[in-house]
Amino acid sequence: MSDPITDQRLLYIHDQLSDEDIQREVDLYGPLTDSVRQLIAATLQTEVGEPDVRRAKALVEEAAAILQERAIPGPYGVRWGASGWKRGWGNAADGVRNAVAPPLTIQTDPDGRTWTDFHLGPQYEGPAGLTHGGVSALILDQVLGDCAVAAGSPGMTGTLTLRYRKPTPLGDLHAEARFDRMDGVKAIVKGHIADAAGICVEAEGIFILPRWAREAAAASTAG
Ligand SMILES: CCCCCCCC(=O)SCCNC(=O)CCNC(=O)[C@H](O)C(C)(C)COP(=O)(O)OP(=O)(O)OC[C@H]1O[C@@H](n2cnc3c(N)ncnc32)[C@H](O)[C@@H]1OP(=O)(O)O
Repeated sequence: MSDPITDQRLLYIHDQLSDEDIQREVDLYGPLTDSVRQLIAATLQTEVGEPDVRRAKALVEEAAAILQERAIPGPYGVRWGASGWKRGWGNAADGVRNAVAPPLTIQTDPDGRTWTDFHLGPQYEGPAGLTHGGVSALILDQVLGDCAVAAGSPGMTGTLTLRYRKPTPLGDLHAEARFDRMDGVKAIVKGHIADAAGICVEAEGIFILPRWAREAAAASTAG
């Protein structure tokens, strides 16, 4: 029987790709992902006639068949190149090769504030015309998680607590996070999503490096 922790560890891959090769992949797959993102919005918004819908469907299936001719069998995982360039390209919030990702470009200021300005299109709708609450959670999970990484305390999300203060529109939004404190092995991070008029969703996250990773880190320090 497969063990989820072993499965997860196998998906952290050091493939030693050079920066030049990684940049070539960014330049190749980034625009493909953007095109698929446009396709997702167009699929939702189109009002063309039935023949055009059927023609578009056939073209999409042809494109999928081309891409599937040679493909990895499962998740992308997290990969590192020779220089340490990290590629979490399957990540649902900011993966370079994931058209489901809004995408987010997350930045960290020298004072540790982690933030992103981003745009949510119609495919992220929950209540009519508004952002789906689960999408807000996805974004805050990522921004708070990256903030924990920037603070030197990376971890899996143990608990994410949200307070939806006012409806979050679609369109241009801002999210940010600040490291709050350590509580033993738990990193506590706080943040929010805001529109131009102010805070829509507040969040507090508890990030914990899994026990197996803590033990591996302790063993490598001791060794
Ligand atoms: C680049 C990174 C950005 C990442 C952004 C995206 C992040 C994600 O989406 S991660 C995916 C969602 N999260 C998960 O799937 C996590 C699933 N859970 C787990 O893997 C584990 O339960 C994990 C890692 C949270 C804790 O496991 P483990 O390290 O074995 O915990 P354990 O040693 O028992 O407990 C350590 C401490 O944490 C506390 N704790 C354990 N679980 C939780 C929890 N879920 N919430 C809060 N505290 C917890 C314990 O009480 C203990 O506290 P104390 O030291 O004060 O006694």
